[in-house]
Amino acid sequence: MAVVTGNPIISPSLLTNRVTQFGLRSEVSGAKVVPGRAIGSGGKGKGKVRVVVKAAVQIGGLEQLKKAKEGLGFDTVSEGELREKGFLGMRKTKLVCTIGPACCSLEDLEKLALGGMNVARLNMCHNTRDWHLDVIKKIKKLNEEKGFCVSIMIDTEGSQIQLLDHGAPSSVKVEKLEGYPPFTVQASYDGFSEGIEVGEVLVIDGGMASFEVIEKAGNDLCCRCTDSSLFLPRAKFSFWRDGKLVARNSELPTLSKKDWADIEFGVSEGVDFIALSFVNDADSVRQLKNYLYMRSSRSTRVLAKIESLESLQKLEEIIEACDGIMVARGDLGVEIPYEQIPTVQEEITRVCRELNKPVIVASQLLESMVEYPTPTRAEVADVSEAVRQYADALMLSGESAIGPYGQKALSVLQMASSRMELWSREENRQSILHQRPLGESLPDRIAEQICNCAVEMANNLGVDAIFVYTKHGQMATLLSRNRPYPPIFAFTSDKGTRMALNLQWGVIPVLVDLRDDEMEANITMTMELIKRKGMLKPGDVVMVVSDLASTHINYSAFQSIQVKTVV
Ligand SMILES: Nc1ncnc2c1ncn2[C@@H]1O[C@H](COP(=O)(O)OP(=O)(O)O)[C@@H](O)[C@H]1O
Ligand SMILES: C=C(OP(=O)(O)O)C(=O)O
Ligand SMILES: [K+]
Ligand SMILES: [Mg+2]
Repeated sequence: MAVVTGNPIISPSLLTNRVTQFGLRSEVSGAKVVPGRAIGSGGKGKGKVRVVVKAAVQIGGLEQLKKAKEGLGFDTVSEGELREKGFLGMRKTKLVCTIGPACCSLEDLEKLALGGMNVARLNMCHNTRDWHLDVIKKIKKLNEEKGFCVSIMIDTEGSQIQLLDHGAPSSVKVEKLEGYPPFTVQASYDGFSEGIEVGEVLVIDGGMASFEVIEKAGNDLCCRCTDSSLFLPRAKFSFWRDGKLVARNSELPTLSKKDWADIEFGVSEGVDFIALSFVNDADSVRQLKNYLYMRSSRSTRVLAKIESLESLQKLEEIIEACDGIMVARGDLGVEIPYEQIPTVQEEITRVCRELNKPVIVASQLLESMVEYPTPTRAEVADVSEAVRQYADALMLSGESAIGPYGQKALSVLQMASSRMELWSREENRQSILHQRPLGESLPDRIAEQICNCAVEMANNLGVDAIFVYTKHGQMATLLSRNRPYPPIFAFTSDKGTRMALNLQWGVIPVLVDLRDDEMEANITMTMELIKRKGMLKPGDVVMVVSDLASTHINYSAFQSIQVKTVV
């Protein structure tokens, strides 16, 4: 029986002007009160809001422990990391790997999972659906049979993709030479030159090579190379006039017919995330979310990829409409001058944190490792900068998909993230995290305040871990938003919530049978289970935050903070 004690903590910010009563409650049925306190607040209950200071309790509920499946849904990688590095040594930044020919075997996928891959990305621009299905099945097999917790993301091709294919198997050198026979390349759709005039500039892959349009015949353009360099297979391109980007063909829908077919495929295979390419406004995000809501029982999360000028102009509305953001620096660097990427990335990351949405920094993080076994210093600095900005996740593209050093690249992300996270903690950079109030309803504002206060308490008290008990993950994201020093163990009985929290900074999602009306018993049961696994030891201090209902306090929902010392 875990006898727990707590410390008296009252946070005035919890006292809202609608508090009708304030009192010390000691009776929690089925439990004996021991000195100690917790902060709680009434939820939606009887229309009243009460801030209740409730003593931490010696809790019954052990019968639930016997019933609880011994297999607490702790993934093997997090468990190993905790045993090896301790609570504070656990990595916070999540890692996404694009799966391609170089890593699609079962053993390669297992190595990436062991190396810390949290999310596997399937880019529907490439390969066949059968190929992607095979990868999905392998990842599910690894999760089920080996205890991993790798979420699956499909990334749509998008209808505005502008690809030039010269047909050669690898990159082609282009020169500013006169008098050579023209060299023809195919564009990925007929209307690629709509609105383009002679004299405009065609830029390949954000500046890899540039051409001047010297003649237009129907849809075809004849261009002269003005800046020689490399022309990659399936290169992306953009047009510029007087130094300004010529807007893309916005008549095309964000979601093409192929995209809808890929989405249908993803939903039927139960993927956890759908990353929407070339989002230009919130409408396409809402359209997809509505479709998913009607179509799928599981809550597949929609990520919006910021990779066009229009999306930057509508950034906040897009962030508010989606479940997360990917800073897709590859195409973004084609759409805006690439020297603007660092500040744009920082701003997107900042707004995402403020609006409590996870953000992935993607593309070219370790591009040289597509060919070389070690990164450049500049690339390590780029990774560290994204971590310093408190991005939730980092993503490998060609580095894992086609490069021979995918596992090495993943370990570089892992090491650079852990180092920068430690530095940020030592520099107390957490203090820079300005929190714009988000919640509108009182219960939401209480949940937000509780999480803000809980993180401040956790950091000030130096607790070892934060345990949060959550149904849909909201409290876990609100805690993560504050970027706490200790890890956040998010206990949930909802599989979709668990897989979605894999993208949330500092959150270790744990699947466990929770009972809606037995908050205290849930706490006992999980702490006992983790203690039995040897991952909690006497003297460890755990902060417990919950938004589960509790009938003891005859509220439909009870949000509380408790600080418990394991004995
Ligand atoms: N599923 C796949 N099958 C084959 N090749 C892939 C796959 N995913 C990615 N690749 C390769 O890896 C490269 C980098 O991946 P990514 O950045 O996701 O694609 P893109 O280049 O279209 O932006 C792609 O250009 C492609 O050559
Ligand atoms: C991640 C990106 O999208 P994709 O790889 O699908 O082009 C990007 O453009 O950076
Ligand atoms: K894509
Ligand atoms: Mg892109």
